[in-house]
Amino acid sequence: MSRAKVIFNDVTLRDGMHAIRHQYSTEQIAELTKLIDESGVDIIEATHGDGLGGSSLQYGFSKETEEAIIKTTVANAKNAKVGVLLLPGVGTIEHLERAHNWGAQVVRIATHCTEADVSEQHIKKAADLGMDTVGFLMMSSRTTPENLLEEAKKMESYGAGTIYVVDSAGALTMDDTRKRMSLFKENLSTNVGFHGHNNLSLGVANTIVALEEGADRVDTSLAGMGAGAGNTATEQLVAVMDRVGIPHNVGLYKAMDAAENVMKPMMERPVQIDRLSLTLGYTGVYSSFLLFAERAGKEYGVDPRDILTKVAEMGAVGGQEDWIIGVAQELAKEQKVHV
Ligand SMILES: C[C@H](O)CC(=O)C(=O)O
Ligand SMILES: [Mn+2]
Repeated sequence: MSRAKVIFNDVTLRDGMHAIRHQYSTEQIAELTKLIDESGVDIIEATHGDGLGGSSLQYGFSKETEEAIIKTTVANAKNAKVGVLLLPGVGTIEHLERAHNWGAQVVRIATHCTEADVSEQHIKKAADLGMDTVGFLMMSSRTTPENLLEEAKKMESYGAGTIYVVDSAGALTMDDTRKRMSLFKENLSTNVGFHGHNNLSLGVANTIVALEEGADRVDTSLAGMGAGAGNTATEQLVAVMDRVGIPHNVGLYKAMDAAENVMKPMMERPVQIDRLSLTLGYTGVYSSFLLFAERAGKEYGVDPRDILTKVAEMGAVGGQEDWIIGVAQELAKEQKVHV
């Protein structure tokens, strides 16, 4: 069966921000944008890892201003559209208007998977601005496929043109992904997309399952640069898509070379599956908690896997990074009592 070319939304300069503590310089952003653009991806997303307005004490300050990040990406993307992420409450309508004025053409309005109602105002505004408007349902592993669909329908009714299943914790199995994507495809009249994290080593496999179910868009990054064990790696997904015959616009060698020659040497901490990022997927914790838990573990002398397991039991969602310190302190106290 013939199908339209799949749209690649690159997140190296947005999700990848988490992995580098939001410290890309404008020179790095320019270099990466050129390479990503030349590789043929359709959309390049660039902001703080937590989206517009994310640079803060809570989430970590960016090296560069939002304006510099977006304008540098726009100036260096010759073919790809530039996108931004916005979490209502972290980013405001004013942030969105500014990003649009700086040249952003795509916006993904992101909410926790059970809280789509907070996206209404922002989706409507983005659509009014004429932006490519996308609903982004984070932590999709934390609710049932049926409930996720109900939330997606809300985003559809507000005017989103594409809606994503977002596996923020890298915790979805292939069957979990298939159920969510097939329900979306059967019941929404929007385009649908998938954003994966590789914590359980299922980034490529889940994205392929999403494509088998008819995903119109997929998220990837060079060498998987992203939170936790990273996102689905562009070059790996392209290789598999070529093998199974799913059409797209991305050049395999270009993506491979950019990943190997430029992206990997820029990494501060290798983006990989290790015992800590694996624990994220295993317990279902937000991938961007990785570096926070690692730091707190060192500071309080506790196993960061225990911190992640505890915050998972507490049901922490994005924005509750500050719980990590409290949990580390509690675990440290308990350890003292038991020696
Ligand atoms: C704000 C998050 O990093 C968005 C995202 O990429 C995810 O939930 O995954
Ligand atoms: Mn992500």
